[in-house]
Amino acid sequence: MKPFILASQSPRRKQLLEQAELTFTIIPSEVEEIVNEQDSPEKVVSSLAYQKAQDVFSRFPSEVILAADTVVVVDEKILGKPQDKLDAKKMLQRLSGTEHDVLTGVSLLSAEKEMTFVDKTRVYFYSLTEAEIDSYIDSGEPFDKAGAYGIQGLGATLVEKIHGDYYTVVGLPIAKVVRALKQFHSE
Ligand SMILES: Cc1cn([C@H]2C[C@H](O)[C@@H](COP(=O)(O)OP(=O)(O)OP(=O)(O)O)O2)c(=O)[nH]c1=O
Repeated sequence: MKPFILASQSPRRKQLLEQAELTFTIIPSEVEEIVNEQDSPEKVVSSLAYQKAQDVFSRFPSEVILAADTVVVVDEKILGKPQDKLDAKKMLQRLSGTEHDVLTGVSLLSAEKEMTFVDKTRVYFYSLTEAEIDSYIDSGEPFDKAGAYGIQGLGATLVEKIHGDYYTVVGLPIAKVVRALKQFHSE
């Protein structure tokens, strides 16, 4: 498959694309992520993925660019990355004992065409005690992750079950991405 640019600094996205044996280089986007509070969560993640792709595309207009964005949605409220310990605690308290959606938007962009889609996975959390939340925050894991947890790390111990693609929670629905790339290159 034709090489592309991954417009992301996320080590998880890099690792998943390597696992799929794809050829790519990494040039992270530098956009300040602009969110319109009135938009639906689907619109927000697709627009953020598109903004990131567009930013790198403007610097490399002859390349194919892949970008993504992940958010957690609970009771229609979007949770991004926590700002600090208190913010992480509020997010984890909100997720404790209930279910939420993780949405990942993916954007593919080239001079010829563009393709953007959103994938959604439902995640069910166990009820967490305050001590569990505090010790999870002390692990440092929540801070670069939407919703203040990482299902692929220690955060695995907080999750009772999921419905949907595990990789969408980690930040890139890899099977759908591979299929989208094939379609993108064939049309
Ligand atoms: C819910 C959840 C999120 N995450 C991560 C995926 C994303 O990397 C991150 C959400 O932030 P994003 O803004 O989607 O991505 P990023 O800032 O890491 O990278 P870039 O903008 O350069 O592409 O949260 C996990 O790793 N595990 C999880 O279980």
